Amino acid sequence: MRFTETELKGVWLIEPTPMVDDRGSFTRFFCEKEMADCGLVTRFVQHSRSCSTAKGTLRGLHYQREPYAEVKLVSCVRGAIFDVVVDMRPNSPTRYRWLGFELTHENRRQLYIPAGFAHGLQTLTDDTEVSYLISQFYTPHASTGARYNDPAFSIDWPESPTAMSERDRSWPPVR
Ligand SMILES: Cc1cn([C@H]2C[C@H](O)[C@@H](COP(=O)(O)OP(=O)(O)O[C@H]3O[C@@H](C)C(=O)[C@@H](O)[C@H]3O)O2)c(=O)[nH]c1=O
Repeated sequence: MRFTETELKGVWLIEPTPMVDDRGSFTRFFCEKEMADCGLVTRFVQHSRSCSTAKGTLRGLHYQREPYAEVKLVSCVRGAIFDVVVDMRPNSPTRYRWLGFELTHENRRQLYIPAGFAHGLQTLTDDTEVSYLISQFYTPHASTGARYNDPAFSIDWPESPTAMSERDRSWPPVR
C-alpha cells in the first residue's frame, strides 16, 4: 500500500499495490501496522456502504461534532466518484480549504479523512457503491453538515447535482 499525505494535513490518499499473477491479483486494503506507522487511526467500529442510482448524485457535506467526530476511510467499490474533503477545524490554518479526488473501483484508492473534516461525494457513473470504515458510532444528534455549494468553499464539482437529499440542500451557510 502506498500512503501519501495530501496538501491538507491529516488527509491521506492510500493506494493499493496489487500482487498480480496468472489467476488475477491479491490486494491488501487494510493493514493495522502500516496505518499505525503513518500515525493513522486503526480502530473502526462501523463499516457502511451507500448505493446511488444515478450519475451526478451528490451526498454531503457531512461530519459529526465533538466528542463524536469521526475518522473515515472511504473507497468506491462499484463505479466512480469525485470525493471531497473540507477542513472544518476552527483553528486550522487551512480552515474551509477543500480537496477532491477521483476514487473508482478500478483505481481502488482509499481516502483517509481525519476528525474535523466534512466529507461529500458526487457519483461519476450510474449504479455506484461507496464503502466507509468509520471510527465512531452513528450519533444523529451530533451529525451536521455544510452546503455543497457554500461560497466559503467554492468546490468545483464535476456537474450540477442530479439527485440530493432535502437535508443536504438545506444546510445553513458556514459564515
Ligand atoms: C450515515 C448513517 C445514516 N443512517 C441512516 C439515516 C437515514 O435514514 C439513512 C440515510 O442517511 P443519510 O441521508 O445521512 O445518508 P448519506 O447522505 O449517504 O450519508 C453519508 O454521506 C457521506 C457524504 C458520508 O460522509 C457518510 O459518513 C454519511 O454521512 O441512513 C444510519 O442508520 N447510519 C449511518 O451511519
